[in-house]
Amino acid sequence: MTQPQRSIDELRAEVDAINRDLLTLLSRRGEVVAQIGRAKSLEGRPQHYDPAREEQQLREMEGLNPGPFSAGAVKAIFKEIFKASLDLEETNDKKQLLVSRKVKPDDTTLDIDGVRIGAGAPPIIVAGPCSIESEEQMEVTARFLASKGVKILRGGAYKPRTSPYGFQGMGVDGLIIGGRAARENGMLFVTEVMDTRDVEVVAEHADILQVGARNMHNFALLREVGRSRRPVLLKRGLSATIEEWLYAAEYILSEGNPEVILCERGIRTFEKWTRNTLDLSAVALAKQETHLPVIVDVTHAAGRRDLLIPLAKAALAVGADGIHVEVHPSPATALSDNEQQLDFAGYERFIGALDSVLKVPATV
Ligand SMILES: O=C(O)C(=O)C[C@]1(C(=O)O)C=C[C@@H](O)C=C1
Repeated sequence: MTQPQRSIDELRAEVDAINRDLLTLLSRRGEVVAQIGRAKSLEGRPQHYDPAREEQQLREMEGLNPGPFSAGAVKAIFKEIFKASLDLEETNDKKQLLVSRKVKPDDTTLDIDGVRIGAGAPPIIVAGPCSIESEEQMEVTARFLASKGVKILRGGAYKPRTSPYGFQGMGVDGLIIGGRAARENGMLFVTEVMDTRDVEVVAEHADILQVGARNMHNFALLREVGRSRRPVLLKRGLSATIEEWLYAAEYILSEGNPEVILCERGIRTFEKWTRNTLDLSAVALAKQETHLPVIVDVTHAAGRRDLLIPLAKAALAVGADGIHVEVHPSPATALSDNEQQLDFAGYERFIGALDSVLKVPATV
């Protein structure tokens, strides 16, 4: 018996009705998947993607497939559903990130003892030597930089060196020297902390704690600085994605410390003519996605002095809230990074070239 031929309009009406049923089922599936996503986040699972679970569902659907769609077509349809479901889980997760503008639409502008960092404030300069080497070195540098209007003095007391035989920093003595040099010149002092056991002593001497690129994935350290009362300058890891960098900041905020400054410092690429590759899109994206101040370390991004001015200009043009640059009284005899630090005359040229752009508060 042949079925009476139905008109295209009739058939389309039936397809429309099926579409509505499919959509209802898909939405229900989405609701359930969102709950799975929330449960995974609560359990602290590192990722939502679960290939084994997807595979198991695909196998079941293949076995149950009554046709007329081929096994390949059914598989492709379900893979799309898994992809959309995964997106849903991950977007829901991101929505709740404390660093996100979705949670806090307004910019965070820090006020550290009257020094403002972030949107609405003129770009900040963080400058000083790579390593703290002596009292005299820090005093001379602080005096010079303060005379040029620099408000934040940097200097490393604990150095993350590639070789264990390289100069490892002066430790607590360095902290005392750096803190004193900054205070006596009316500046703030920022220095790196590498070990959870040192957070307390570094916080005693420094106004801002730096978590360096090599420690961006040190979650215990992130949590510890998150529990401290000091603002944190968080450098992006050498090979960290923007997402990993923002999650690192989230660790700090989630421990109750809202005062985080993000610092892009260049990432590792195949390029050999620069030490790292400055990722300007990361600066623009971090400004867009988060409410936190973002600064750029041009010294490590370039690894060479001749690029500092154009890179700093570019960073400010994409909306950076400040520039981090290494300055040493005598770079040639510095105990670390002597290829890339500026001497005082070099700093004067650097800051002179940025003069006009530095006066304008970031608006991007
Ligand atoms: O079951 C899960 O773990 C889910 O997250 C749900 C789901 C799915 O849509 O079925 C989504 C993404 C995962 O890769 C695996 C499965």
